[in-house]
Amino acid sequence: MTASRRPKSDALFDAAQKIVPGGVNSPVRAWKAVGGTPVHAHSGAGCWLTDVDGNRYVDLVMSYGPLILGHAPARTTAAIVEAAAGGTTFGAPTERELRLAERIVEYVPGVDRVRLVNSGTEATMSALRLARAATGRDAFLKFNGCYHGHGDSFLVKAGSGALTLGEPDSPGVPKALAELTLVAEYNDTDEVRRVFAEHGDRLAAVFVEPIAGNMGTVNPAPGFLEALRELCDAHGVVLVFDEVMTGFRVARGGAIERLGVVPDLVTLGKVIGGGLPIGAYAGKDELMRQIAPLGKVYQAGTLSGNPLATAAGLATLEALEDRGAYECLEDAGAFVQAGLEDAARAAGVPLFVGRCGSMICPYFAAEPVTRFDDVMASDRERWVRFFHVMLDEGVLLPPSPFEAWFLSTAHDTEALEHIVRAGAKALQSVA
Ligand SMILES: Cc1ncc(COP(=O)(O)O)c(C=O)c1O
Ligand SMILES: N[C@H](C=O)CCC(=O)O
Repeated sequence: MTASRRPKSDALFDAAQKIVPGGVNSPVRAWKAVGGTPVHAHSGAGCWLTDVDGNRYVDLVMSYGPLILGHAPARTTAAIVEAAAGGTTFGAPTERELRLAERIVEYVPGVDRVRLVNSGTEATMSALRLARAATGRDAFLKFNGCYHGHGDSFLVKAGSGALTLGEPDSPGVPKALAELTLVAEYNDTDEVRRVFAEHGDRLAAVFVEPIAGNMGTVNPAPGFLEALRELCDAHGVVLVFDEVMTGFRVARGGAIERLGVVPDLVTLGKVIGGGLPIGAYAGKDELMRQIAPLGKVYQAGTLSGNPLATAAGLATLEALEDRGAYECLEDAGAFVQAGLEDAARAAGVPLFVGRCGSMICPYFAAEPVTRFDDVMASDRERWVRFFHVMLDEGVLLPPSPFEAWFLSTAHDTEALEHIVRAGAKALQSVA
């Protein structure tokens, strides 16, 4: 028997499993889809993650998206330290909350007002409540394989960890509530038209990940988002873009800027907190003014607008104002995509690489992956073998074929070449 390369991770995981469900605080971290012991992180610097056993990896998990500048960027760390020294929470408004909200209003098209919360889940739950209140309707439409956090109404045909575990519909969600969640296929405009023809007048909202990042990386088909906009307008339905993952990542103004379709509400998280817990929902004045205390739709939070999270978020958004940040992210994504595609051709392995900017996901599939069925039809067993070779080669991937890989501005040429070299070796070995 060969000795484990990660004895400390093994020991920590054994101990954690005795007192923490599955040994983890978020299911996708448990490596159920790939097998083995999850790498336990010790520290991160730039694009590198060092585990508790001292192994180093080029990190492509990047905390599932928030770390757009890499681990522990100096400016963000300094901002967090400074904020912490001045008090970690007040229960009173602070200037940083305003400054962060101003940036969101400035950069995200269609946003007049912003409410900060503590996670993406809170953002989507609150946006749904607002849409229901504004329309006086209860049902809403989401898409198969999209993930909008773990609020009850959204755990129906959900992506991400729920899909990884094969449980896209969670027990514990009241049947009466789940019945209000209608589901259509992402990128199937005809099906959406049929749903609207039958149910359009009882829908409060359509929730969509404009670029689906919780079943890998699936771009919207031409006209799909435009059709959602048109149908929502025709039926008085609130269109919500869930940009928790894509906001300030695929462009400064997120998918809205990149794709040019403006929703009524947008949910944000991840990047806007610079690696600390945050979320936000935002949108048109006529909707957002219905939130308490301006309006009657209640939503609150002891730690909302937290000084550390807003300091980290502001420092991150400021760094992203540096010229060239988004070009750098785009180039990094294109480099990895081209490298993997070339290597797959050389290895004779069918590979389709889904990508939007610095979000990327290779599927073992001969045809383009544009829908949930294509994702499920890809060769996931081969993907698992690929994952383990990448790990042995010092590249840490998200432990699921349904999670996007995230690049950051800290992924330099050395790291990008390392990823492509490891990818070529892994593709040869799964050929
Ligand atoms: C698109 C999307 N929406 C919502 C969420 C929920 O965010 P959080 O995990 O911060 O609750 C996530 C990620 O988890 C996400 O990717
Ligand atoms: N895909 C999820 C969010 O984007 C992964 C994060 C998690 O649920 O732990």
